[in-house]
Amino acid sequence: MCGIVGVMGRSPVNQLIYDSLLLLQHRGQDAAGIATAHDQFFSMHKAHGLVRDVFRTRNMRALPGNSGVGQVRYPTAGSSASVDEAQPFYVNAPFGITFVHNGNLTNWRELRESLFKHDRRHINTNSDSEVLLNVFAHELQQASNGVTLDAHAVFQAVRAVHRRAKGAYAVIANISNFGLVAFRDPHGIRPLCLGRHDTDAGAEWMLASESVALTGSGFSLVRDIAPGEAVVITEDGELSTEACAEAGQEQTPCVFEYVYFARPDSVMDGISIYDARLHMGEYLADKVAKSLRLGDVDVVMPIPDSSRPSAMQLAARLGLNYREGFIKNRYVGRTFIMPGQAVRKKSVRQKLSAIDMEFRGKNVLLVDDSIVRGTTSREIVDMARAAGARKVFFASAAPAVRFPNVYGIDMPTQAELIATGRDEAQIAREIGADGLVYQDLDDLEQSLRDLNPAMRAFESSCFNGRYVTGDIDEAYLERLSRTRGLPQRSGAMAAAADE
Ligand SMILES: O=P(O)(O)OC[C@H]1O[C@H](OP(=O)(O)OP(=O)(O)O)[C@H](O)[C@@H]1O
Ligand SMILES: NC(=O)CC[C@H](N)C(=O)O
Ligand SMILES: [Mg+2]
Repeated sequence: MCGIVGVMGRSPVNQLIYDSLLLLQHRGQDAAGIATAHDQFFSMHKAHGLVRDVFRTRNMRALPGNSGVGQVRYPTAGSSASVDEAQPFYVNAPFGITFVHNGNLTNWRELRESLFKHDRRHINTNSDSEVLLNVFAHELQQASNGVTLDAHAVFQAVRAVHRRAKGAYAVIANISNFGLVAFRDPHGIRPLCLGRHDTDAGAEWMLASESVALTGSGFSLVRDIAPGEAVVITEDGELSTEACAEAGQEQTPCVFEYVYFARPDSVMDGISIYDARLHMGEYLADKVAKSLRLGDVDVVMPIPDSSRPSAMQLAARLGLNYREGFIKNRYVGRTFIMPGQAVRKKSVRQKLSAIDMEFRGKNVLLVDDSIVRGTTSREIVDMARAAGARKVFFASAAPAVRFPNVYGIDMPTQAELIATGRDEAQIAREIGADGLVYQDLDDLEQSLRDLNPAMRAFESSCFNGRYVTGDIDEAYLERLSRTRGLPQRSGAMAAAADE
């Protein structure tokens, strides 16, 4: 679930891209990179680590130019160890392209083979993003005959990418001496939005995974890029767009963006993430009222950070006390997107600590946005008891995660999910809770439809096992589990946690 950004500005954009990557840091903590364009050249810097660690003053000075792209990475293909898989990626032909991608291709192995056999293109990493860049580059070469490049040729190339690539992709590319290109997969699984800032010299444009990157950088949100749509912004600021996907593909944005990934101050596909989480809390409150004896609950507590709005609203709806009993260490990142179980487990303890007086002698209802591997909930219930809680109930604003994700969330095996092979009572025992309540999937999706009725369906495969791209079967999942299910331990976060 990486974060991507692209800017076509009227003055140097290096600081602007850095600032927007900071606003997208919650989407990827493993690596960061920026590539800018100036005259005939691209300049690029990428490395492992958080944005603030990757870019020093000397790196920023070496990124001149009025347009560029940037990315923060959360690896879902290849490994977090390889800095060559950090983004942006670059190809020299045709024209020279730098490229950032959020999502995951499900047919990248087949594409890689066909790129080599038929298109004579060598892929030098295990990154699906490098494969996608080369498919785009090849199709652009075909569409432009390698000579004339215009928006029409770009749209033709994106149409061909949609035909060849399967899976989830939101992409921003910068083509040398031409401009920015952005597109979103035909189902719109991964998010992408467009912003504008007017200057005396003319309009500046920014594309980003989340609206907070735009609004936090002084741009106003114009709109979301539609599923299958492509956008071209030339170097003189002229914008053209075209719907490039074949008709009949249903829009299904990833439901997990609303549950966990996106920042609450973003608006995604017409739905405020904050409002969505409040609303999830209301539906969850109704389920809690049916499942637990409310008289048994003294206090409701969020598990910082992501569950706060849901917990707050749940407490208000049920007329229960809301208290913040866990304090978060602001210098520890998000644990779920760290690479490797050992580092995730250790980080929960480093990240959260309990205020004893809020727990002593009380029955507490802990609310989290989701339970995936159970890393957080196992530790947290334990900490609540150690702090003196009498009974510990647990409610999750998302249903049980029971299936692997193949579209850009790194949960490739069922074996790692706490819900695998367990019913709710068994999961409650496993995390040590006296009672456990999960949101129903219908209610979760309805809570989003209530806020934007145009959003009829969602990509909810990790909850229901339905994969919208139609190419995922048992054999695929079995291979994924074999190839990506191995423990991964590397990258800056792992190193930091070992210190
Ligand atoms: O069951 P698990 O495998 O532990 O995954 C779920 C937990 O991970 C996430 O928190 P995270 O610490 O990543 O981020 P947050 O601070 O945004 O809540 C999420 O909010 C849950 O708390
Ligand atoms: N989560 C993502 O968007 C990851 C992008 C790409 N699949 C990678 O692994 O680098
Ligand atoms: Mg959390």
